[in-house]
Amino acid sequence: MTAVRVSGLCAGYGGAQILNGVDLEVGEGEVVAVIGPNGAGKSTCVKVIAGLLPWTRGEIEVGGVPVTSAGGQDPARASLGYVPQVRNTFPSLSVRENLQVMAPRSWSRRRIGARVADLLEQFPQITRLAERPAGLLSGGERQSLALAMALVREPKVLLLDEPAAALSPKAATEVFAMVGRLRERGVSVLVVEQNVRLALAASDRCYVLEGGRVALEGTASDLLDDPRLGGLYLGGDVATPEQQGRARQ
Ligand SMILES: Nc1ncnc2c1ncn2[C@@H]1O[C@H](COP(=O)(O)OP(=O)(O)OP(=O)(O)O)[C@@H](O)[C@H]1O
Repeated sequence: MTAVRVSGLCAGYGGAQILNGVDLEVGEGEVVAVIGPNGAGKSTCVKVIAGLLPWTRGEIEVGGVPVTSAGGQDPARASLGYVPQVRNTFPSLSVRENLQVMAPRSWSRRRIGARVADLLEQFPQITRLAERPAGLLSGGERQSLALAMALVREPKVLLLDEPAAALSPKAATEVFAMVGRLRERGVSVLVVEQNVRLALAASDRCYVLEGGRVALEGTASDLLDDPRLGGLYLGGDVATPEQQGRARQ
């Protein structure tokens, strides 16, 4: 079963078409990264899947169910969680309140309390910060909270838009370690990431988007062997530490 399948997706803003026929898939329990140059359309693609933007052509399926309308209310999107790149927490609410507001209205106070307690325990960076306003958290703590918020409703698929943007290398590595733990719990993840090395190290497969189209796709080792990847990144060093080690052997 495919968690998310997108085919021939075209979308944009007003008259400007940004996505020019994107095809991508996330398998169940897979972590898939979308990388590519600035302005390639990575965030736009995730926003369309999440229901924040309409699309003009192509198909989107979530868990094998076709999405038929823009907007988060489409029933096919019920199993999706989305973490936007910015403004992903409520700064004046405490960590606990940020988690509580993500629960469906139909849940009892008891059920909400139990779910929030469970998530606070699962995310060590915020475990002891439950009563702190989100606006006072560090970047890494705030991203942990944003991830936990997206998990309140127990989505099967998580869409993450640059969760490590503006974080220190250590905090970015911790965020991706959390993404790895989500995979262990069976959550499928589609993550947009600017840092190619981090994306390749943390994902099962990667898509390289360029000019609103998939230019390359494959596993980390497929892509590292592909000379076109270097071309897209102006010769930047994209090898993961593990692969650099292997190359030296
Ligand atoms: N709300 C908007 N209105 C008009 N154009 C937009 C809007 N948001 C993004 N764009 C344009 O769409 C194009 C793709 O943007 P998008 O944010 O999807 O790229 P990206 O690949 O995520 O880039 P980056 O890595 O820099 O975040 C860019 O040219 C951008 O300027």
